[in-house]
Amino acid sequence: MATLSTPQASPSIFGGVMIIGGTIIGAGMFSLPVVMAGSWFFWSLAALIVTWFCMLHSGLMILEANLNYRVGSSFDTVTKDLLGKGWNLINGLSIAFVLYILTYAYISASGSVIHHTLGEMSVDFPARFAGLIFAFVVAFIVWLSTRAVSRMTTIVLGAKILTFFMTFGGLIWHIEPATLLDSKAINPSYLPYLFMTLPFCLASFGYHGNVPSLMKYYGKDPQTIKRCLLWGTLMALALYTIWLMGSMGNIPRGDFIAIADKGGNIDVLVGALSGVLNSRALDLLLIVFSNFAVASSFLGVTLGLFDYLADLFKFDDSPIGRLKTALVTFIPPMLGGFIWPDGFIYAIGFAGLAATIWAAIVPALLARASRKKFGSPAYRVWGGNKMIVLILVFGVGNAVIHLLSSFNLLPVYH
Ligand SMILES: N[C@@H](Cc1ccccc1)C(=O)O
Repeated sequence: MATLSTPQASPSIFGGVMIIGGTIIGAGMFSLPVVMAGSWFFWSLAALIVTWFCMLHSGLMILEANLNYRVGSSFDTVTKDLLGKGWNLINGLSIAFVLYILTYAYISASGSVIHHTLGEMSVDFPARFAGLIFAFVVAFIVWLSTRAVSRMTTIVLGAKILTFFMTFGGLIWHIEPATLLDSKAINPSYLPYLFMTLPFCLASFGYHGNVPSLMKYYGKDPQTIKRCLLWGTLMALALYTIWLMGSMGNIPRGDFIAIADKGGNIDVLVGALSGVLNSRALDLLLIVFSNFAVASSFLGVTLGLFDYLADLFKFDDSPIGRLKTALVTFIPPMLGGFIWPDGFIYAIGFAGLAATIWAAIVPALLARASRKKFGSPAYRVWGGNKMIVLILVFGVGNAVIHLLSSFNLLPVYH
């Protein structure tokens, strides 16, 4: 009834949920089963749930701070005002780094996925050019408008979810409980391998560049945006859980060692899964699914980068202004993708480390500063100081873990 009497103030939450869900569920998930082989299913699930909780709340903290500023202001404006120039520089560098390197990663991933797909149809198309053409299409959509991105993301994400369930619906029936529970192992140890999975979980739950984009889309409507974040992140958590069951319930724990040794790339994992599937149709579905998975985060991430750069360089929203922003957004990663088409996994790893700064640490500091300065009148994340401390510990912990594992100081399953 309420919907009948309220004037249609802002677009429905559906588009926003799709922007968030589409950004989160992306290429990052292809790294999860590989890096989680050591800690295996239950511990990994626990890591995913903890990460989901922290990343949802850090996103809400960005919203809390952002609401005190004009619609269209992004991290640059908010961080500079609340935390000062030094933090703003660190934050800006880490955002630009993550979004650029992800855009590069997606160009390289889409290039290889398209190359692989066309290869299945006996067409030999160089991955470099496939990535380049794909990037042009995405650039055009992002240039058009946020609404265009949301529409496209809805279609792509719809296709992704459909092919996901068709593929993993098939996989789920194949799940061997003995494989999923690793019940043949004698005295297995899982816990030591838990920590190194956390930065990958963090990267896979990243979407935070899109919170200011949502405020641009909905206006200052904290309740609607909050629901978009909640449902978008929950959708990701559900899909990741099924994805872990589908992959770990079919590929035995020991087999992941060989997959990791081959670089753990999308193609290798998809290849290993098609090996157990033994079905041409499921094999194709898996390939189609990986195309859509890459495409939807590509759209979401570049929208975040686009809005961030527009705010940073003060480019306006006219077609020419948007063209300038599009050039700054796409030219550097396109060049990277053209020169080094194969850096996908490497790039995702670095994205995880840098993302903890602006997706966890800085949001917690922003919320604290915003409460001090404005009292956060429009909206305040629950949990008070305890929640802020929790997110800080989570963020700093992730950075420490990533550094330790880069120096080979954490146990690796092999
Ligand atoms: N979550 C995205 C990666 C990402 C990280 C940080 C911000 C935005 C997106 C993926 O899985 O591909």
